[in-house]
Amino acid sequence: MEKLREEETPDVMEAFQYTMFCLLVLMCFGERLDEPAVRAIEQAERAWLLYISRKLTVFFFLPAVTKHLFRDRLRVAHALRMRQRELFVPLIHARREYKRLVGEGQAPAKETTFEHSYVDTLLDVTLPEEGNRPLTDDEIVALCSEFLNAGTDTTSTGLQWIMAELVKNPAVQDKLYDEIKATCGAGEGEVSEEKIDAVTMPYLKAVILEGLRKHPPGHFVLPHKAAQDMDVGGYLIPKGTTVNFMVAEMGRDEGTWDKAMEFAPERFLEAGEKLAAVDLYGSKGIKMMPFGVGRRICAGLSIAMLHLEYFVANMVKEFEWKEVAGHEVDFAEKREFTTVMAKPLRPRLVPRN
Ligand code: HEM
Repeated sequence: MEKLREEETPDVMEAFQYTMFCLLVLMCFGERLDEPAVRAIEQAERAWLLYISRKLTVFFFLPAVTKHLFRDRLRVAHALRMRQRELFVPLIHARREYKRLVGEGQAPAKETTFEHSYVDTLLDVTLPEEGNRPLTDDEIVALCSEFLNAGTDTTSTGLQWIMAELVKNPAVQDKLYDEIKATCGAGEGEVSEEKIDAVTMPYLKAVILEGLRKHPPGHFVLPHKAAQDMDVGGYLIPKGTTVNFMVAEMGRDEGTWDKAMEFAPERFLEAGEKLAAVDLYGSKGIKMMPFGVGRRICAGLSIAMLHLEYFVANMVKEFEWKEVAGHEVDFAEKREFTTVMAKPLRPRLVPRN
């Protein structure tokens, strides 16, 4: 929040990405690291993600041949993985030691160390089909990397689109602020995660759902493969075929959604105030699927929804988000790891207190 206050028209996406990354590093390793340490991990992750998404797809084709033709690419990928290893393994070892001390009842109380972490759960995993062996450090490094990458750009992209819609639709923003004020008060102090869990803010949830419907951060899910021959609507999908889903098209389908390109959170409310039953898991029917559905659904769905609610509630409570001449909101899209705003959001933030 302090960073956002400093500039006249801040580049909010940069702030969202860094904040989300800090939060995920803390959740992952259970340690609140200083800025240089977080930045080093961020750089290593970005370099890895960019390289594998741009240079390693070639190995999907004839791997027996391409692994020789493009062996330099494998060498670079290996070096990038080694850099992650160098940064993550000391944190994983520190966590192993912390867990040992907790087990013996002598863990030191440190303000920067958190009680639970993702690494803790990985250290507890055993593989029954491989003689109950634990995960190796390399496997834990790969899973931590997946955790950090899967949660950062997705959530910060979602946040940017939602805040852009609130800038463009001041009446929606006012209504949301009224709900936050009525349930959490307008005074100083944050809307805590506990508060979000405890109070009912249907309009806040409706705003988040509407943002994810109209602007899903991923326009496709990860590639899936048919495990057996399937008949879908009269079409045969042969076993082994790679399948994907048009996530953005589904959320914008005029046949399913009335005035689909309008930002209208009310569509998720019943009788104008209660949240309508929304099935994000797709167990009763699929009208939108920003997190995928079924067996490979996003592993972070609940935490992502909580983070979005927490950040939107606090940012609207703290500031009025306004459009600025010369930095008009532009909903043009650009494909990166997620689908981001081609022209990043640069609003004026007017403190409410
Ligand atoms: C608004 C935020 C997010 C969106 C829109 C989102 C969306 C998705 C989507 C579409 C998939 C692919 C599902 C499929 O292939 O069927 C996915 C997978 C995944 N997500 Fe998320 N995600 C978000 C946040 C997070 C967060 C915060 C985490 C972790 C803390 C996370 C962890 C994962 C993981 C580990 C997978 C891979 C699951 C697997 O392959 O089995 N995601 N996510």
